[in-house]
Amino acid sequence: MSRTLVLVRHGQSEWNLKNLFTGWRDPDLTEKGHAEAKAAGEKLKARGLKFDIAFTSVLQRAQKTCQHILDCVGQSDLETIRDRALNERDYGDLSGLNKNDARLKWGEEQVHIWRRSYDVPPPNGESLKDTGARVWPYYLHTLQPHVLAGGTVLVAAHGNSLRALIMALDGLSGEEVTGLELGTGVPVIYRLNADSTVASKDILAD
Ligand SMILES: O=C(O)[C@@H](CO)OP(=O)(O)O
Repeated sequence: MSRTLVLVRHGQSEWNLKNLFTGWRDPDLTEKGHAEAKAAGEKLKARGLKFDIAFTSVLQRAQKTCQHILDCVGQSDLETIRDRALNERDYGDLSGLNKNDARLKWGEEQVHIWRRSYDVPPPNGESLKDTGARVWPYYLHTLQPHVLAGGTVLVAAHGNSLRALIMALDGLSGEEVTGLELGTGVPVIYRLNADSTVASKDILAD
């Protein structure tokens, strides 16, 4: 029984590089981002991982990361489900703005609250709590059954959609999740117990 869940934040995107709020906008990966995604795939291959199914968002930076990983592990044609439930949090009116310009306009503290607080949404966007309200039910009803059936499941998604998922898996409080940061292209491997609790967590950082 594998009961393995692998979470990977996409590689660096063009807008990560330009330091822009991205949210539901759809920039491509940079060269570095492609390399990070391939490196994630190589790390998973080195662990001998083979997947039963993959899940990603409807945004190309996550989809391309997912495909790089599947190519690396020799499963290019694996069934892959794309769903907006796994999209990055919607950054609302901040989408497309430079993060440093936003700090100059609204102040360091306000921008940090919008980026990392649990329940304060950016203007016309989603808080992490709002994001979790779509990610967690999707996990419970669609992803988790594959894991509990003994499968090995790949999820290639986004910084904040994965923060929301990890918050629930790790049982973090709204306070604790403010300090949770995910690196681009860093795989996080969870193994679950039969009762769906977390048996182990392994972060494949460099
Ligand atoms: O812009 C975004 O969509 C996210 C992820 O890149 O940014 P942040 O880390 O500020 O939440």
